[in-house]
Amino acid sequence: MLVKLGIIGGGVMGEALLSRLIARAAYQPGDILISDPMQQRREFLAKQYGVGVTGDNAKVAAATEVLLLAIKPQVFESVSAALPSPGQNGQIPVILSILAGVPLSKLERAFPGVPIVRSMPNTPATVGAGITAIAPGTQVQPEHLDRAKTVLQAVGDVVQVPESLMDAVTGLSGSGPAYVAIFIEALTDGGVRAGLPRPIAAQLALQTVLGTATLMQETQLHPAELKDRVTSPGGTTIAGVAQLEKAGFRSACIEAVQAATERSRQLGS
Ligand SMILES: NC(=O)C1=CN([C@@H]2O[C@H](COP(=O)(O)OP(=O)(O)OC[C@H]3O[C@@H](n4cnc5c(N)ncnc54)[C@H](OP(=O)(O)O)[C@@H]3O)[C@@H](O)[C@H]2O)C=CC1
Ligand SMILES: O=C(O)[C@@H]1CCC=N1
Repeated sequence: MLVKLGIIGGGVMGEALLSRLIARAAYQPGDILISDPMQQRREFLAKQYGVGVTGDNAKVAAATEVLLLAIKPQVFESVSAALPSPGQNGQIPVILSILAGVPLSKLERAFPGVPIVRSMPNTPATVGAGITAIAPGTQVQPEHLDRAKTVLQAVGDVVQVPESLMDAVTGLSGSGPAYVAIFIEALTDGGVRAGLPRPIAAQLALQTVLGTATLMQETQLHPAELKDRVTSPGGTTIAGVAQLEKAGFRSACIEAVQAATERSRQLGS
């Protein structure tokens, strides 16, 4: 089997990217080989997406176009040490790492001479609404970057940043979907506390977040300007905003991004 796209690690993100790439026909299922240690997981991925599956990472490393690393940072050293040189018949893939924290220097030590793009996508990639930051390594030529971008643009927007900012990206947009999910859950609980039936509260909370994000994206309104437009003098919103400020909502968000950024740094060291 000639593998164009190889994916090592068939977990949450491996599947998120895989599913969208197939839905967008960026790759045919027959061009993709994905490895995972769990047989049950492999069987699921093969049945669901029609891709090739294996328990042998070395077979995946033979990919000719893109080798996506979607394993946990904690197993990177053992996985990479056991891999052969990527590619086959002189065709070397670009390695696309989505590992939190793992720096290009470490990736390049593990795969000498191979073009490597460090990236940080997020779970909305599953529905094509992701945002990914990328930082190219020293061996990356424009055609390698194009190949990596082709994969990532199939799942959402792509921005390029200096590698020194990748941990901050991880703390914000990589981890961010969890913060937003907690916010939506908390808004729903607030609605329930105020007497709304849970399904209605959940619908109101979700659409409020989605609608506000869409409004801000389409109008390019500054967040403060939008907040001011909602906040009538002596009205309901300022009563709620005052409570958020008292509870340290902004500070909690800032500290969350900072803590996740620091954890990303730790994972790579
Ligand atoms: N989840 C997210 O929102 C995001 C995650 N990331 C990054 O993506 C990577 C994967 O994260 P995520 O998908 O959440 O994690 P998961 O644990 O869901 O996926 C990792 C997968 O790799 C498998 N695996 C473990 N050991 C090996 C091995 N030796 N060879 C091949 N596969 C192996 C795991 O199997 P098993 O479970 O059986 O151990 C699991 O299926 C991480 O590096 C993370 O930093 C980046 C952006 C967002
Ligand atoms: O929690 C994590 O470590 C991964 C990286 C970004 C999102 N999830």
